[in-house]
Amino acid sequence: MSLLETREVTRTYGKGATKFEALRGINLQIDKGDSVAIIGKSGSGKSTLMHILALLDHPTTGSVFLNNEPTSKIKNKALNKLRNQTFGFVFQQFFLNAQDSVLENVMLPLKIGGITGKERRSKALAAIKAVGLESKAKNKASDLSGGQKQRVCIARALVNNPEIIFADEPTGNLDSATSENIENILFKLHQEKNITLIIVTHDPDLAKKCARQVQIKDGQIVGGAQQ
Ligand SMILES: Nc1ncnc2c1ncn2[C@@H]1O[C@H](COP(=O)(O)OP(=O)(O)OP(=O)(O)O)[C@@H](O)[C@H]1O
Repeated sequence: MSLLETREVTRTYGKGATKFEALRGINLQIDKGDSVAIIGKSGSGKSTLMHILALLDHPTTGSVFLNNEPTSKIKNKALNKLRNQTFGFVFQQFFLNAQDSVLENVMLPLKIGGITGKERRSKALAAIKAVGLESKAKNKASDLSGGQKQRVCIARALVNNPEIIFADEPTGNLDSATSENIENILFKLHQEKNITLIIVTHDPDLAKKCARQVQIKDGQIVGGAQQ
């Protein structure tokens, strides 16, 4: 069954002389439990597509469906709640609160979701354990290595038991051994928890680990739209 679907999605940036069509008629269906790599050259529209799929941005024209329901009419507050409960995000730049502890960083989505006290702590600790960082739970995020920071991001993405993890160049800043470790964690979660993975990457080895490779060229899908 379709989990996430775009129909004839376009995204145009700017106006007049600076107008730019970053996406031009994207039709894509992603099913529950899929692992999808979004690949293509720099500037082809990968991040734009991912932001639209993650409901962080709206298409200029066309529609996005989540569980076969159109997402265009969802109000901002409900959209924030839906993102918080359904999606996890892992970005190349980490976006951790450097001065806060690992535990505090991982608890944040739960705090936003209104989960309090012992439940918040125990869920966060379970996610930290899932990425093998339990010995660092009390450390400041700034005191970790790059690979450890990315593991904190994965724990944070995981803590709400999301249906989908969106990862934008999750291993972009990491050396190859550390990348391998991060990839293994992501794909283990995908397999064990049936979490759908949508990964934007330049890395052909990472893309190959996904069941599907959706290739974008100049804002259009040129391969992998069908399963
Ligand atoms: N806010 C914006 N305003 C104007 N143009 C934009 C904006 N964001 C992206 N673009 C343009 O849209 C195109 C697609 O950008 P996007 O970030 O989706 O590409 P990408 O494939 O993810 O690239 P990269 O691999 O370099 O991250 C690019 O030509 C970019 O310059």
